[in-house]
Amino acid sequence: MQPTKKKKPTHWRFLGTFALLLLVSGTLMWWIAQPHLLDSPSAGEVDLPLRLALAGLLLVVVLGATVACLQRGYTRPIHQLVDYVRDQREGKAGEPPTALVGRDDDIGLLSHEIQQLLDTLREQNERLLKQTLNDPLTGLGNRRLLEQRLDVALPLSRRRMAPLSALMVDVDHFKDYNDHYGHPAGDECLVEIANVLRDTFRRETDIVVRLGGEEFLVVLLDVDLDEAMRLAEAMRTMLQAVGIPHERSSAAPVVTVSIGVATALPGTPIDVESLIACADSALYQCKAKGRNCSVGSIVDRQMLENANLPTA
Ligand SMILES: Nc1nc2c(ncn2[C@@H]2O[C@H](COP(=O)(O)OP(=O)(O)OP(=O)(O)O)[C@@H](O)[C@H]2O)c(=O)[nH]1
Repeated sequence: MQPTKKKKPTHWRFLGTFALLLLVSGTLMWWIAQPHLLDSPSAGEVDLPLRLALAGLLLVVVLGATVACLQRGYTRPIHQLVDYVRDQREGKAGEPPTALVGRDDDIGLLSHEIQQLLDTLREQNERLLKQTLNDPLTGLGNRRLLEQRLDVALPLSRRRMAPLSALMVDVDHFKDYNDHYGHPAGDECLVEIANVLRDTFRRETDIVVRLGGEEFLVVLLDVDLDEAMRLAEAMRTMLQAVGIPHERSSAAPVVTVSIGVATALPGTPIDVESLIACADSALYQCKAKGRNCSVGSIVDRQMLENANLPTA
């Protein structure tokens, strides 16, 4: 945050202007009240109403000028500031009027402070939002992010009549890994797996999240079963190449994953729960086959019914 600049207090400027106006008007009124204004020596007494009228007129002019100054110098900028703050509250983009921020008085100071406050709030909001949508250990998205993104992606995919694939990735014998190498090493292992997932699924539309524990879910839009299986195998191979030792695994001497793949064909009515359940049931088959493999399945109405899930 930038250091706050020292500004000239506005009230001094206002008091200065007001004092000057008073001085000028006082001098003029005193001058009007002098008899020399009029031709005859007794005119001062005769034309008292004229002098009073002139003095009144002058007073009105001075008051009018004061009100105009106040309006121009204070009321209008404050309204501009209120409009700016309201726009920000309603989520409209925009900077405070430059004429306000550039002022070297209290109004400028207030505009600057409001701008700083809004910037700080924006940063804090972004940080909080990130925290609620991300898994703190791996930095991947969490289930809430998955739901948020699928809320948009599923209807879009259905409208475009495009396939959609989900990959449930589960670490093999992870309990044994934790027991043998310790929980902190287990955490590091999960971070490494998250990195491999990030490296494999790089498209902007790929959704990669940690569902919890040692389970990750990847959703690929516009990807059919063949392509999803190819990517699942690529991820599995890449992880084995990283070569994190796992002495207690019966699947391989290194950490491995099992991947259940479920692909919804264009037009299949599917929601988040069904997608997860179908990928999970394919994962179950991987585990039954001895782990460290991928199993793919097409999600159809029959499968949704078998999984006891709504078909529409
Ligand atoms: N280090 C670490 N371990 C975790 C975390 N979340 C869950 N776990 C552990 O992950 C393990 C999961 O064990 P299981 O569900 O039995 O699965 P598994 O041992 O991998 O067995 P299979 O999946 O059948 O191969 C448990 O020991 C959990 O304590 C985490 O954030 N960090």
